[in-house]
Amino acid sequence: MSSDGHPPIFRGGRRGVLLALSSPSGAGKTTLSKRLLSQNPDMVLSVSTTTRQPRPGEVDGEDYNFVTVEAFKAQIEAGEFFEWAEVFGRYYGTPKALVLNAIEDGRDVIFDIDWQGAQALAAQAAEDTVRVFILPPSLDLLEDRLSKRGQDTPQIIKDRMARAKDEISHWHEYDYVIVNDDFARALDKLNQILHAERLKRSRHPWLNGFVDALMAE
Ligand SMILES: Nc1ncnc2c1ncn2[C@@H]1O[C@H](COP(=O)(O)OP(=O)(O)OP(=O)(O)O)[C@@H](O)[C@H]1O
Ligand SMILES: Nc1nc2c(ncn2[C@@H]2O[C@H](COP(=O)(O)O)[C@@H](O)[C@H]2O)c(=O)[nH]1
Repeated sequence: MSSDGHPPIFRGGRRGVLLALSSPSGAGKTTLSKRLLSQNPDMVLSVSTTTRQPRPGEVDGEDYNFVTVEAFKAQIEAGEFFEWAEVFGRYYGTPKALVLNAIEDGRDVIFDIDWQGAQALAAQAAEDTVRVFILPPSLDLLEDRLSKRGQDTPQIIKDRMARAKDEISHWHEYDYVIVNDDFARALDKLNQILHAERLKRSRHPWLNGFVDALMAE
């Protein structure tokens, strides 16, 4: 630790942004995350581990680490998750190593996690975490998006719609809320949040020494 209490080295000279996106299923956080990542190549995705089945086109290790319930429980026992939760009857967890390395290296990370995961992240990495909640324009449009995505059975869509209001009820725990009506506008707002958060004074511990030197002139 340096004298100002911060770890001494951050990549790029600043603390990273841990950007947690939550929403009811189908509001668009995965699509927004992927586009934000493509526009910000220095940012990385926290690839979660899950016991749910892959959807068509999902790649193991890229979209999720797909594991059995036994393997997931073994990872819980081994303390390998930063946080984990049961969502829609399946297990989902954030691997610990990526989060700890990101904090150490000052790297920006995006998390696609539910309200439980966002709460855990904010509790354990309060200084670095920024929480963004994505709202659909209406529940009818939410269901329409889940149907048009064409990757879930009618029963799964029904179950997810039944949980939508429960997830939405946590909206006020978030730092920012974006209504994902027009996709380009929602993406622009997400970019603005990321760029403003990168500039926050608290993410630039080098300023302490810089200002000390200015004052000593
Ligand atoms: N602004 C938008 N207008 C219309 N369709 C959208 C918009 N944003 C996303 N979509 C579409 O809605 C569907 C659901 O989006 P996405 O998979 O990103 O949701 P999600 O919040 O990640 O859902 P889940 O939690 O189930 O993974 C996708 O087919 C996506 O292309
Ligand atoms: N608490 C966590 N929630 C997670 C994690 N990874 C994903 N999720 C959330 O689960 C639901 C369902 O996701 P889906 O891909 O099956 O549609 C969604 O709300 C995700 O945000 C995690 O590691 N921890």
